[in-house]
Amino acid sequence: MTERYGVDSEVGTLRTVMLHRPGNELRRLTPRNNDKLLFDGIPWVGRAQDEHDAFAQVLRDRGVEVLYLHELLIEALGDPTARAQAVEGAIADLRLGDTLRDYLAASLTSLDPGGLAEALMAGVRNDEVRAGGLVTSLLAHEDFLIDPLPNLLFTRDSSVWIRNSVAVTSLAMPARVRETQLTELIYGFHPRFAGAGKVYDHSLEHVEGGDVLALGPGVLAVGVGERTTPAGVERLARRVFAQDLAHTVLAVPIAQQRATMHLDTVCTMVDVDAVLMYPNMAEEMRALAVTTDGDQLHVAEPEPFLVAAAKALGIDTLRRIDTGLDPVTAEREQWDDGNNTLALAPRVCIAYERTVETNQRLEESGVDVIRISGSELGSGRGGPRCMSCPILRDPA
Ligand SMILES: NC(=O)NCCC[C@H](N)C(=O)O
Repeated sequence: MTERYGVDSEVGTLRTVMLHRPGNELRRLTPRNNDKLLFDGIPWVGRAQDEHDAFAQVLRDRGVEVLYLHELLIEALGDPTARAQAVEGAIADLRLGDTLRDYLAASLTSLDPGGLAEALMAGVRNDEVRAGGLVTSLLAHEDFLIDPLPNLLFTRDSSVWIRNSVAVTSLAMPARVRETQLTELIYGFHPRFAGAGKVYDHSLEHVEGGDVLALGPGVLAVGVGERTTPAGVERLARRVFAQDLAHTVLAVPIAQQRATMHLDTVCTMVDVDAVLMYPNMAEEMRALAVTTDGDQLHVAEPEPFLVAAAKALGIDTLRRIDTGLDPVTAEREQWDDGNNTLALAPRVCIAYERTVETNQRLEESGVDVIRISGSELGSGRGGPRCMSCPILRDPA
């Protein structure tokens, strides 16, 4: 049977990817809630959709199968058990109280899969229901009963494939926690994924997909910072070792701040033996190699990231593509996701057009850069890698 999922590297030819075309959940962003919802501005939604469609087209033009999260979700919700699980997850919030919860349970249950998916993604506002009762009277009109999920756009974070097992992640920020209820439904109920292994779930210690890099077969690098916690990387290591999905997990501490929220904001692979790294951090990046004897975890002393990674990969050198940018340009382009490239194959990647200098240096190093525009998409602080969840890549 032809494989339908499986990823063992960052750069093997990309065959299938899951994206999320931004929808009504972005229309919920206002100047009062955008910080809490982790957007740096209020995107022009129509233009963001155009930019996203162009991104998807670039992928299709390269022969990549593009799956959309919302379509997979609707198909998964064809299963009555999935619908019941979806409703239960959406109404668990303690803000609701019993009357409102019962009302929402009944109204969500009456929706068809498309309507239910829309409510789960775009959320439900207090003034959109006629629930009656104390809680609804006391809440403001514009309060959300079910929060919108504008960060669904960043499909990288809410699930990650490690070989032929999928890790539904455990998201750290309150605004994103419910996203994994949706990825859990997709991987639990969509027939396409029926035989897939499961290696992680949302109830475990925090791990976000943007922190997980498959450096090569059997070697993961996991950023530990604002999102993935030390306990998260330990748990993930135990899980991948138990399923024999990796032999080494490199724990990579990164600064706990928004600019470097995930490892993939500062470091992405562009070839089997080359990484693009944010120059202002490249020198000091360290890694602790975690291995196992089948029973205990072994944690090595911290080493420079590139040294630890090359050792784990069994190669002489992992090349750092040196963008040679001055620190201010580097900082500006890192903020605009210049280091967040998506590899389509070795030495071919997608990047935002606005990170002009980083792209130029990548090309000078022999990497083909396919530029996409992201003036609106970028307001959520994520680039091409963040906006894509590879489901099938050719073996590296
Ligand atoms: N892997 C990534 O870096 N994803 C970008 C996530 C952006 C989103 N607004 C967030 O703050 O979580």
